[in-house]
Amino acid sequence: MSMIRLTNTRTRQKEPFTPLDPQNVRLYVCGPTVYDRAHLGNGRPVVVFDVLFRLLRHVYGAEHVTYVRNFTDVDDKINAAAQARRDSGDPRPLEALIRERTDETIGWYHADMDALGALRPSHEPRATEWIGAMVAMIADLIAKGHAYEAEGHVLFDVRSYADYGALSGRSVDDMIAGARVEVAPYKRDPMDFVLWKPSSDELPGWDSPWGRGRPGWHIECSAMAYELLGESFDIHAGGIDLQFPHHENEIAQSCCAHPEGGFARVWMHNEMLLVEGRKMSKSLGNFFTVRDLLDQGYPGEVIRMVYLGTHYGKPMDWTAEKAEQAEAALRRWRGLVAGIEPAPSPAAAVLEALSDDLNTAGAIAALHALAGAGDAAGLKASAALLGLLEDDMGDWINSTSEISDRIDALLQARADARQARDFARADALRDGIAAAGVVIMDSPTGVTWRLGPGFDPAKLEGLA
Ligand SMILES: Nc1ncnc2c1ncn2[C@@H]1O[C@H](COP(=O)(O)OP(=O)(O)OP(=O)(O)O)[C@@H](O)[C@H]1O
Ligand SMILES: [Zn+2]
Repeated sequence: MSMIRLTNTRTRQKEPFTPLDPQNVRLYVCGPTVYDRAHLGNGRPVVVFDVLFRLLRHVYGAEHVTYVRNFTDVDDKINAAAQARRDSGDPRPLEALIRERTDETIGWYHADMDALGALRPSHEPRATEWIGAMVAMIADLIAKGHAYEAEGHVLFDVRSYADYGALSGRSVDDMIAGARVEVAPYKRDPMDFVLWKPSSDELPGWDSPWGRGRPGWHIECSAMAYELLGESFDIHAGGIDLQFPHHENEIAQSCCAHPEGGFARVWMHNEMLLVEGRKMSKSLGNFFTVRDLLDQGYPGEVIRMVYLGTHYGKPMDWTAEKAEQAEAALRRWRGLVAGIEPAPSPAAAVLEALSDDLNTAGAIAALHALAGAGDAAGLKASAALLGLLEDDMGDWINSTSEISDRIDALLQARADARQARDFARADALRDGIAAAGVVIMDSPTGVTWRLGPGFDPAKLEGLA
């Protein structure tokens, strides 16, 4: 059995991975705040840790891995989105608008991440369904002297936890200097963070010993991880942007509430997807959604392969060129494996690459080598570890070839019209094809074309 080695953010080292209980290997990944469509950056941890999930299932057995990824469905940004809806004239109560918004967003998230070939986690807890567990954990933290109530808020007392900052390797004082901390009169220390805050009558709220209110974001993950995975588990993962303060705060809460546990053994962080050198993010407004790309005609499998072409620990960007290369490789591979039964096990080179800190780029290189050697059965079995060449992900090959047949036929009709000196018809066809977003390239040797970024297959209908 190949030994998995993972880079642990906590120790900043690549370490052999030994599960606490090989019968139940446990993974927690911070999930989305559900107020809007996932952007391409948000898809990166989903695909990266989906490969980790697949690898763990392969090594320990599918029924011996538990993967939890939460939905944060109580949050100020969600409230703001619902409030904006109401301000624009929707007469329904805020509560109904919030529920509609979170349900709808979860539906989109599932559809988009399914399209990227990500397996559904074992559990996808919604924060609002675990409020009781959060209240219990907060009460326990107060009882143990790690949290205090002030003006309807409950705050975590960071000075009560000596290891605060260990994950990022920074002291509390360094963090205060570097962070934008919210100063509030009721805080004992500017770094103290909110576990519970009061809600106005209109906002979502739950009864608690500290009055009607709602949980802070960090306690959600600590409480759900404890309920579903226990006081200690194997791997906790998420984007590097969550390392501080979110993960630092999760550790403080969980380790103080359950000092006998120790919370997550291994911390893994994916680097960011960038746009012109800056993190793709909603707040910077420099994002496009996974759905935008799918709608432009990029198959989910192609997007997935672009993500996996870069190691998760390195920043990456999205380029049309990467997508073209991924599509070309997938087309070749799919041609090769069509009708072929997968080999009984994946190739050693692919398994080794993935076991070496999820070296997905190395694994893809190994897939190219298998394809080059004509080992179709080995290619199919090995690609499955990366979630590629799966049978239910291959429809795009046919649908795209239907589209290319259609474009070829239209271009032929244009050539015929020219031949017949019917230039009006020839020009109308050319304009119609171009208006659908197809880039036509006339050259002395003939006509070639490619799909432009705004390609809309529906606009090809009715041209003839
Ligand atoms: N540009 C990015 N590249 C890679 N991962 C990202 C990027 N932006 C967010 N993530 C990850 O997406 C997951 C969902 O995060 P979350 O819902 O908090 O995002 P968000 O707050 O909507 O995003 P943003 O950072 O754009 O405001 C987290 O694991 C986060 O680390
Ligand atoms: Zn979290």
